[in-house]
Amino acid sequence: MSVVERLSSLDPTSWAILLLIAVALFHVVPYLADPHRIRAYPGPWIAKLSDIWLGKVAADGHRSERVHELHEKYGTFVRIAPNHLSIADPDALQVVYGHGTGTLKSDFYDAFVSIERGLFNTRSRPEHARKRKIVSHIFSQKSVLEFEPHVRAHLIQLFKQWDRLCEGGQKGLSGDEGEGGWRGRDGRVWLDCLPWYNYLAFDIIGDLAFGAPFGMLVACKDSAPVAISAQDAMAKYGKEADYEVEHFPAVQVLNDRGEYSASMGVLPPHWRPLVKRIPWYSKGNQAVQRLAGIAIAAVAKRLASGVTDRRDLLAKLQEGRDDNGNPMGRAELTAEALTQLIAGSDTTSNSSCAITYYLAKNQRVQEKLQKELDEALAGNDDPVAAFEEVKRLPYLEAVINEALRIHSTSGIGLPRVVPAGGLEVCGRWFPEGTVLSVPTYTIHRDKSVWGDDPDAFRPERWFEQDKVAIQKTFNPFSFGPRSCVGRNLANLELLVIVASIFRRYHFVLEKPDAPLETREGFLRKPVECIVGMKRRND
Ligand code: HEM
Repeated sequence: MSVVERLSSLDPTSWAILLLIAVALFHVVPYLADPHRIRAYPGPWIAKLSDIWLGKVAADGHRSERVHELHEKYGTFVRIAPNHLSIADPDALQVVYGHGTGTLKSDFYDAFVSIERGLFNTRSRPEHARKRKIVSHIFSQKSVLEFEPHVRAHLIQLFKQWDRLCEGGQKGLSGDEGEGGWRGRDGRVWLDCLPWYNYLAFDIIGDLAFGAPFGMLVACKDSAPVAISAQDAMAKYGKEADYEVEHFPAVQVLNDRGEYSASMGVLPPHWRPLVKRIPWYSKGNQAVQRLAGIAIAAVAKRLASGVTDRRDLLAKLQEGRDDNGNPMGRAELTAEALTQLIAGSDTTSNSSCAITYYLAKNQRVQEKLQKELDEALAGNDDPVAAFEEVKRLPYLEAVINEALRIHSTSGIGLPRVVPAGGLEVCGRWFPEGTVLSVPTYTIHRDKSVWGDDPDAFRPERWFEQDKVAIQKTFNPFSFGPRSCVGRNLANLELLVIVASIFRRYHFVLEKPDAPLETREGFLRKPVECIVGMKRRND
């Protein structure tokens, strides 16, 4: 009798016994054997036995908040999965993420791979060093200044649209769904600012990474061309093929993909092929394919147009050479352009949205910021502030940092694997293979660093608290060799966008007492942010 025949002839009691044996083998035995010596650490009991706890929390969209609650209950060290310890101590950042400690990204990042591994999801140290060498000079301060005209052009486009809506709002008119369903009341236009920040960020990064904006601001619509069934051809041959192109909502695709990959990545690799079949996950898997299709279509279009004199990210990627003088191949070029689209779009838009929410909620702060902007930009009629004019405005910087702290766009503890030889973190030793992370959302609320009111939006704390402690703890872009390579561009964008928008418009919240509702995949994203907006000179 074959094994299958034997199994199918078993009665329910035998099945229950088999199930118990399987649970014991896969969960209880490793727990008791404790290969990573983390049994003594507290955490939810199911998280100690199985990855299901973190899988469920990640899929529910509030991972940072749930892990933060655990740290409030149990203290600095919390076991959030059988082989994953969360350490809420700023001192752990340098060891877990810093240069020279030998930690590597965990298999969490495998769930983010499409086309081929890019700078963000490459786990091999030499492969990462090779890519980072090519990409890092593209984002040097000198280089990103060349991108400023693109940021400026799309902000002007946004102002054209918002000025029109403000005018309509003043007259009490309303707009259709395509424009986010705006309506005029009390001399203001009321709208959800989140989609507009998404259009702005996608057009800027589309322009920079692919050579042309997606046209979302002009069309007031979330839509991008996607190459269909092209990914296999890219993966196998790395060369151009004839792709069928369809249009999909890129922002939605990116949201679905972030939630899918961040939930899939916390599950053991051998579960993933099965879990992919569950309907919610299969929708996310489709998003991964579509996102790759956006990059394939955009890079193919750009390369087909021949030689260009544009000084954008794609041109610089094409010029890049590794240590052997080799340029990137077509598939790698596409994967890196996709990496920049993903990493450089909704990070900026969700952060801009959170900044707008906190300024609209805190009128005193908004007015103080506007005073600083009016003085610094007095006599300048240009609607868009130059980076040079706003790069050293102390209150503007404090406002942006305070919003990045409290909202924590990148809030989850980014998982790293302890290297051979083990690692000592905050006085505790961990053997090779243990997964460690430092939850940014939680250390951004550490009272010993930020003061007794960490949940309040108060930019003044940046002038009051200990500068060294702040510098050690503030972690929006992570630390070390895998920290954000696009940080200079993100800074430039946020400074220019926030300064220009708040100099031009005044914002109030529709529901001033309501918290900012969020949903977290890899990033903590606002769900919506309804504001009443008007031109300041009206
Ligand atoms: C407010 C905006 C931004 C925030 C908060 C942010 C945050 C981060 C964080 C926390 C990481 C580390 C991720 C990890 O270790 O898993 C990261 C990596 C990265 N970021 Fe950003 N980022 C922002 C904007 C940008 C922009 C504008 C770009 C480029 C266009 C960019 C490109 C990248 C890339 C390529 C990586 C991977 C770097 C590597 O592994 O070597 N980011 N970012």
